[in-house]
Amino acid sequence: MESPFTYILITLFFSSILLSIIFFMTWQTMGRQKYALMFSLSFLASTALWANTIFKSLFLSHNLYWMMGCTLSMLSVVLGTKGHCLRTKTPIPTSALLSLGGVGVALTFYFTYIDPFIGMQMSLYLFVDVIFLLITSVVIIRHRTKSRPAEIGTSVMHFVFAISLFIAASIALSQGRNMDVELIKLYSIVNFTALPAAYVGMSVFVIYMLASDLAEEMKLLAMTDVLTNCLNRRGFYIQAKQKMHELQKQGQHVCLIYWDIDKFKTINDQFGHAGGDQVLMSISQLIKQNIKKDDLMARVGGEEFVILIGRTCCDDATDVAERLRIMIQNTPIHFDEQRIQISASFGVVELGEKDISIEQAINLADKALYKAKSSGRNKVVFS
Ligand SMILES: Nc1nc2c(ncn2[C@@H]2O[C@H](COP(=O)(O)OP(=O)(O)OP(=O)(O)O)[C@@H](O)[C@H]2O)c(=O)[nH]1
Repeated sequence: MESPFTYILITLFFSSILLSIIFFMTWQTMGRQKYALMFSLSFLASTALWANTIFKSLFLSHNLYWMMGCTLSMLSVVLGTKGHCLRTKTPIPTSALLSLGGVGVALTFYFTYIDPFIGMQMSLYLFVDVIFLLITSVVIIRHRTKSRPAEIGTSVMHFVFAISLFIAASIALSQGRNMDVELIKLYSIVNFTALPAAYVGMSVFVIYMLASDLAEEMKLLAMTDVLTNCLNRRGFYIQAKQKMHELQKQGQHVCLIYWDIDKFKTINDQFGHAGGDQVLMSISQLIKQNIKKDDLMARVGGEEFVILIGRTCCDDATDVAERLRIMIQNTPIHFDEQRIQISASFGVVELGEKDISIEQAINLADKALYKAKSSGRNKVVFS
């Protein structure tokens, strides 16, 4: 009859191998994101770590088994931390992570072979693991100003795993230079109860976090216009309502600018559909670069765009439209070594005072735009 700890180790071995396969498949199907591959390799190293412990009786020397376990543990946390750094674009160099892992292995080697000290040998690499887990926990939570629930959960689970390891390491360290059977018993209890639960919980949360990344990416795609990379009509309606309330709370005058490229059909006829597409791409880029980062721009039709802005007075909104009109008129678009001269017409409406909805504002601004078109184009009309 094997000890119950062996069964826990076997469960951990199979869980890790499955997690490694899941992350490998995620890497293959989710655009070969490097971080998913790092997670897969990290769990592969964990699988080897559990296998090392299960088959420890096969080692000729206990010290060799211990060094192998310590190295695999360091490798697993280095790869996992690197994966989280890549996902969050945190600039921690790989060399720094490898050096920290190397310190864990070197210290364990020293207290195993050069100056045998059981407390240090068993605990130091675990303390290094704790540092890696705490770094990961911070990296995940600091990624965004407003973290998603999956990120909060994953960060907390890394923290919980770090605490469990810290307790296990502290018990191991308190043995001192020689082995203490009572403390080893206590260490094993923590090692085989709290630790596996925290390890599995942390892994499941990482999967949840990647699934939530995918869901957010899909949501963003559904709200984005592929050609110009602006919001599409659906995205605009979703975001504009929230933005309007935010701006009104700040006491700003909320205005909507509806604009449309003049005689776009002629541009298509003259330069082909590709030329027309180039105009749409270049002009939307140009406008985006010349409005505030906080202003919300969307492509709501073929060559029709809207911008929701908040300014201190509504004259400012008309000034913005006038400035953009002049800029469009003075900026020819380059296509196939040709210059395409364009102009645009603008309708502006203020939302605040009339207490109207976004839909109503779009209708009013559209009417103002129609007036600009019918009175000769290349104009700004305030509704
Ligand atoms: N290249 C290109 N053309 C598009 C796209 N979407 C719509 N269009 C074209 O845009 C043109 C819009 O023409 P109209 O609605 O007559 O407007 P206009 O020629 O700009 O005339 P005014 O608005 O009155 O100045 C149509 O010929 C559409 O085929 C697109 O994604 N790419």
